[in-house]
Amino acid sequence: MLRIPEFRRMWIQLSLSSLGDWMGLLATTALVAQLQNSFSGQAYAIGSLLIVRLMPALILGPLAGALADRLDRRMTMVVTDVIRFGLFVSIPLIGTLEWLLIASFLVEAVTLVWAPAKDASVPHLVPRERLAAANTLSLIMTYGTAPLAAAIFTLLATISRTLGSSVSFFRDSSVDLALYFNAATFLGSAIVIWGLKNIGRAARPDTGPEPGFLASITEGWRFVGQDRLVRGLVVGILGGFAGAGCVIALGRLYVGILGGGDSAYGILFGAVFVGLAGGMAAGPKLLGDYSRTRLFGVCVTGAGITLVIVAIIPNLVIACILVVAVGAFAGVAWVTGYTLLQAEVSDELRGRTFALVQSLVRVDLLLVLAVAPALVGLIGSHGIHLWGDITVRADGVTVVLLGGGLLAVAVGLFAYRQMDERVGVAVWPELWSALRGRKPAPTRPRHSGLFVAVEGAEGAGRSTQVELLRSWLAASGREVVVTSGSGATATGARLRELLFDPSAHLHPRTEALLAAADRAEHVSRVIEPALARGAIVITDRYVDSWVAFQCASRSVDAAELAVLAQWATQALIPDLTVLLDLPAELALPPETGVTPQFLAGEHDGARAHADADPATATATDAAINGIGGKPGVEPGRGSGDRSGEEIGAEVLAYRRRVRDGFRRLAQEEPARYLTVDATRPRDEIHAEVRAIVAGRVKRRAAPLGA
Ligand SMILES: Nc1ncnc2c1ncn2[C@@H]1O[C@H](COP(=O)(O)OP(=O)(O)OP(=O)(O)O)[C@@H](O)[C@H]1O
Ligand SMILES: Cc1cn([C@H]2C[C@H](O)[C@@H](COP(=O)(O)O)O2)c(=O)[nH]c1=O
Repeated sequence: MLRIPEFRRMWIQLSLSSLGDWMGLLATTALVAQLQNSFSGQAYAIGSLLIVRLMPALILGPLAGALADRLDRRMTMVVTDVIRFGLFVSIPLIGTLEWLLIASFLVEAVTLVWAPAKDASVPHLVPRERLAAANTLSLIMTYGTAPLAAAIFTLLATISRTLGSSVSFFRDSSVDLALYFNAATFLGSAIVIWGLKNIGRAARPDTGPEPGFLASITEGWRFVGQDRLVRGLVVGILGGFAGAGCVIALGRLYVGILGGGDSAYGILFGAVFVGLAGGMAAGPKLLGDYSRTRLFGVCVTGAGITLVIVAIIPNLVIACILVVAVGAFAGVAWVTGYTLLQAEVSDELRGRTFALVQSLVRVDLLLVLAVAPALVGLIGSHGIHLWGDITVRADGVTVVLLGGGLLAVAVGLFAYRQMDERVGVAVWPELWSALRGRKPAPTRPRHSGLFVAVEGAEGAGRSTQVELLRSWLAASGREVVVTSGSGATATGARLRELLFDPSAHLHPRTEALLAAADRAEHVSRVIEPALARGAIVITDRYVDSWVAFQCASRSVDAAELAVLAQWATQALIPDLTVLLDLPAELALPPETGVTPQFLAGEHDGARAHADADPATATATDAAINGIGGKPGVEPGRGSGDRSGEEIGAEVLAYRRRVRDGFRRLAQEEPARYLTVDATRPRDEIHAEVRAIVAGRVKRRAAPLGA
């Protein structure tokens, strides 16, 4: 990463600024104590300083973000660094508590403008695919400079103590030296940034006049509230920080409950940071190309679950080990979330988004740090006696930590659901193969459309449900595209002709490849463009039919076909697959004129034919041998001199396998499927489908009017 000269400069600048920030925190806290004589006066002054440092984020955060998006980012960083240099120099020169508080407020306010300008600039300096690595390095320096700052501060204090007795300049000057050192880091940072020529003003698309300042603030808020990915990220980040805040606020009390003292507290605290650093440094590398949107939700949830265990575990050693895991999950989530914000938020909105996130995080932390100990006090210390010697802890610390963990689990799951772009792809197998270094299927670009597939055997009522759904959706004013799973494009139609030509005698692999080509055309020429326009796409059959039919003929392996299908469709999976499930005895081909309705009489919904006569199916299936062919080589074709009954039994068995195939696919991914009993009345089925589709439309795009 550091071989990219522009990023190297930025990284140096960031390291200097972070070092300066930590030094500033240490030095101002020490100075504020020096400026007061009494113990309580020192305590109040330190408290005021911390409040003063947090205040700007609460009041000015959104303004700062809008500024960062409107001004030249390089100049913003240079000017804010120079201002911070001046402010830090002025603190020891003026030397009063009042000025220290005012200057601290101003430094924080200026930092608020600097930070989103910096965060929004990184994507201009490194290629998108290396953003995660860049952020890992930056975050490691941001936190890694803390111990360095502490070491320098201690060194300066030692120098001033040693030389203070002989050289008057050094008397009581450790804080002053630290503040000057701090000021110098900002000046250095300004010089480094000055040399970065690739950063300018945020790029705004040519969509009319730029909104006013206030309008641009609300534009940022609206974006965070409305964009599913960013909303999920922000909620996840806040939940993660709430959990972390609980650990920080209650760590010492927790250790005490488990019989530990200050040194155990030190170990516990260190364990969080070891995990955090490890997670940030190794997590993204270890997980290779695993979906970042998924990784974020998985890690926030993982941190929450581990925190829940930490809350109830009665052993300090195990707790310390688990806390490393909490930190690691949090570290991966933090780098991932940060990178996603940089990569997925457009340049024009990035500064405001980062500023809003930073403000919200501070409010979140402030609330948790204030509320968590108060809650602990309110709950008090109890134990619930179960039986014998067994007593369960029910003290405030356990309850609040448990609550923090559960909250993190809830927001992690929420974030996962909001952000997941790979609905339908199982989580654990994909995570497992990423850990083994396998490349996942490509992640699809986000779209605001909705993709619905209707699957089922012949005569199951697919066309009927597709049409009912189409007319209902079209009435809401949305663009609806109805298509068919095979032969929907010009090339697809030719392929289908070949596929359905019994005289072609296709090898099963050839058949699979031709079917894959048909699906590739369909996805890239029809479905994807429609989804990109925001349309609702309804397809009568999709990949499931192909898999179910071809596997039922036992000509190919289902897992191999699934890999081919995923490649051909570039892993485009429907948001919803409606499976019209019809007993094999009733799944009869329309070519014969023997439809389920024929069997059922005129009555809608009277399809359930437990007593359906397999002999009818046998005759029907025998009848269709020779009527067009079907891929999958339906049994019976070329049956030689087998009896009609034998052929019928085979056909029925084949259709049962088709039905089982569909049902198996649905069972594997229950969240994506709506399996409907297709023997029910069509309007009842439609109402059920409509209710689910309405929910999906709401989650994906503008709500339906009807
Ligand atoms: N729920 C239902 N109850 C009774 N009859 C139905 C129901 N749904 C559809 N039908 C009727 O069943 C017949 C087949 O329905 P439809 O054409 O919708 O099925 P399909 O699955 O699209 O068939 P194909 O496999 O031939 O494309 C039609 O005559 C239709 O009117
Ligand atoms: C798509 C597809 C279909 N079949 C079978 C299923 C039916 O028996 C016929 C006609 O299908 P249609 O698409 O509903 O017209 O073909 C198949 O065996 N393999 C497939 O991929």
